[in-house]
Amino acid sequence: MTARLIDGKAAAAALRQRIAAQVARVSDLGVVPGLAVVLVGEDPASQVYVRSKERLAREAGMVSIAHRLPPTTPEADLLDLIRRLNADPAIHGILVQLPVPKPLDERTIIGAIDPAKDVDGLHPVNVGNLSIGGEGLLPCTPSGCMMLLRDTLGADLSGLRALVIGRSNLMGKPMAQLLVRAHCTVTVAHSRTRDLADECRRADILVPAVGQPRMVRGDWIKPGATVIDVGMNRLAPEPGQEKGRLVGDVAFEEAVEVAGAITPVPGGVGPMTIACLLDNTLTAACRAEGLARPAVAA
Ligand SMILES: NC(=O)C1=CN([C@@H]2O[C@H](COP(=O)(O)OP(=O)(O)OC[C@H]3O[C@@H](n4cnc5c(N)ncnc54)[C@H](OP(=O)(O)O)[C@@H]3O)[C@@H](O)[C@H]2O)C=CC1
Ligand SMILES: Nc1nc(=O)c2c([nH]1)NC[C@@H]1CN(c3ccc(C(=O)N[C@@H](CCC(=O)O)C(=O)O)cc3)C=[N+]21
Repeated sequence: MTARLIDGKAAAAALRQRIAAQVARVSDLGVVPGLAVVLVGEDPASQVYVRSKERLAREAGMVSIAHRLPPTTPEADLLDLIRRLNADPAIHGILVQLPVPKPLDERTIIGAIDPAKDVDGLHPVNVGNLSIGGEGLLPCTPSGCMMLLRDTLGADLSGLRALVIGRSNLMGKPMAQLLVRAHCTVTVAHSRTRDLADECRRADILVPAVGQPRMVRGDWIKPGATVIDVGMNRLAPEPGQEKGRLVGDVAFEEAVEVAGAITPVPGGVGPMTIACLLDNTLTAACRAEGLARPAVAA
């Protein structure tokens, strides 16, 4: 059997198109959603992501402003920028690209963002709202994974066994929360998990978010399972190539023979992350301006 491919690139393009139509409607009412992306340092991968966030936000009709700061930026300067963005009525969403260089403290920085503008969903208020089912902003990658799961399996995921591998604040923990909210039976695995292969074999939904290239082997996967591969790992370049290949946490060629459906890397979860960021920015803009989110045909 060969798994169905879950086309995150197409799903993200469709979502961005819907968002662009809604942005056009709110713009007619005088509200142009504004996103500020803050990048501290010169990490090449982060630079690529920040550029693509900027470009896609503009393509959706938003105002997008990137703030690029040197790696040695003092924390006080970064906090000052965040305070100005919090106070700027043209900015509805603020994202500080992670990880931030040492000695900057991630928690202090995220905690300084106005929760209503925290389009990454990482501020403690939004994390708390996710946990108690309130009206916060949801983290982008987990929301994107949920959308792909529902596109694949239908709206009702009740009772399915889900395994999330990874327990980071950015991905593993919020993913587990969203799956619980969707009535799945959820297990969270991590580096101390005893028999990971065995845990995987029980999962109807498998979500590896580890950062270990091709760690999840084909024979770890329950036949017919849905695999959402969050890992983004850049391999060393082949001779004569400038850049190494991007691979996920799953040994794709093996997994595709066993799984029922699987996301590729690239072209799976990654593009959904950015589309969800734009979605959060539009949500934040509508809430800030007291507008209902315009309905558009799906
Ligand atoms: N597609 C996208 O848009 C995004 C992709 N990513 C990618 O997802 C991956 C995870 O990101 P992130 O959550 O930020 O990473 P972190 O490094 O913060 O977390 C990794 C998690 O994996 C666990 N882990 C590490 N090694 C193993 C192992 N051998 N077996 C089981 N668990 C293990 C760690 O366990 P422990 O807690 O015990 O240390 C930790 O919980 C990365 O490849 C990242 O690039 C991330 C965000 C967005
Ligand atoms: N505050 C913060 N929020 C984040 O959401 C955040 C972050 N920091 N730090 C880093 C991770 C990583 N991340 C990705 C986003 C898009 C792709 C993406 O679009 N990937 C393309 C390929 C890109 C390529 O070819 O390099 C794909 O999978 O098809 C990947 C990874 C967001 N992150």
